[in-house]
Amino acid sequence: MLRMHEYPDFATLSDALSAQWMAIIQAKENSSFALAGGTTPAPVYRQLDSLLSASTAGGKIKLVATDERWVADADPQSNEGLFRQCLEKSNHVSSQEAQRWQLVSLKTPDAMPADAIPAVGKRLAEQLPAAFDAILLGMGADGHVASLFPGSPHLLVNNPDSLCVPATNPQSGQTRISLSLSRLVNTERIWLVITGREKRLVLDNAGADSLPISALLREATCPVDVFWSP
Ligand SMILES: O=C1O[C@H](COP(=O)(O)O)[C@@H](O)[C@H](O)[C@H]1O
Repeated sequence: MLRMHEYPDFATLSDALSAQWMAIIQAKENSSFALAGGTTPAPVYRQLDSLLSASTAGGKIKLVATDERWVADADPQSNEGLFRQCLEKSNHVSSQEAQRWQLVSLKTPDAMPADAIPAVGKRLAEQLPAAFDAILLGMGADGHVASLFPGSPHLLVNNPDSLCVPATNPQSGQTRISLSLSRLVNTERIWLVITGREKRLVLDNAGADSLPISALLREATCPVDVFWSP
């Protein structure tokens, strides 16, 4: 089921979503979330960072990227680097015990993401609960979600044995690692955060399409809350 939430601007959207997110964190001793990278969600992360910094309520939070570009951590393209920057205030404490969130990394020193799949799959299985409390997803204008791109139909099969997959951005050729479709949909909530008319149209037509977003909507077993602003 798709539930549409429309906001006049992205700041209002960020306030609403981060408040909802914070309420889940405060209500639970342990919570886990998968987070999109890219250009859209940074203000939501910064707003959550402020809420987390201002409150000690809530327990341990585990975060993982929905997908990561196979670049160095310091590279501006790195999704994990983005989370570290945006959520820096809330984790800026001296003791590891006191840190509000732990990032389960999708990275290894391997040259190619394909070589990292066994180690990262093991890490995901050991360090994360079976179901996320929520995944915050973005979507490209080509209908890709995480790094599941159009043109790779084998990645759009819901295979519970696969937790992560190697991927390539068909436009730039950049190599990536992505949570698999089955790992993404094993969640209690899906928050799809998109902006602009172009992406809205892609979403409106997703039901009749064979895009990655179409596969995600088909396989989702929880409501999908769409957070949209122009
Ligand atoms: O490549 C990616 O693209 C999607 C959408 O990104 P955006 O820049 O159009 O918001 C993103 O959700 C994904 O995590 C990212 O790696």
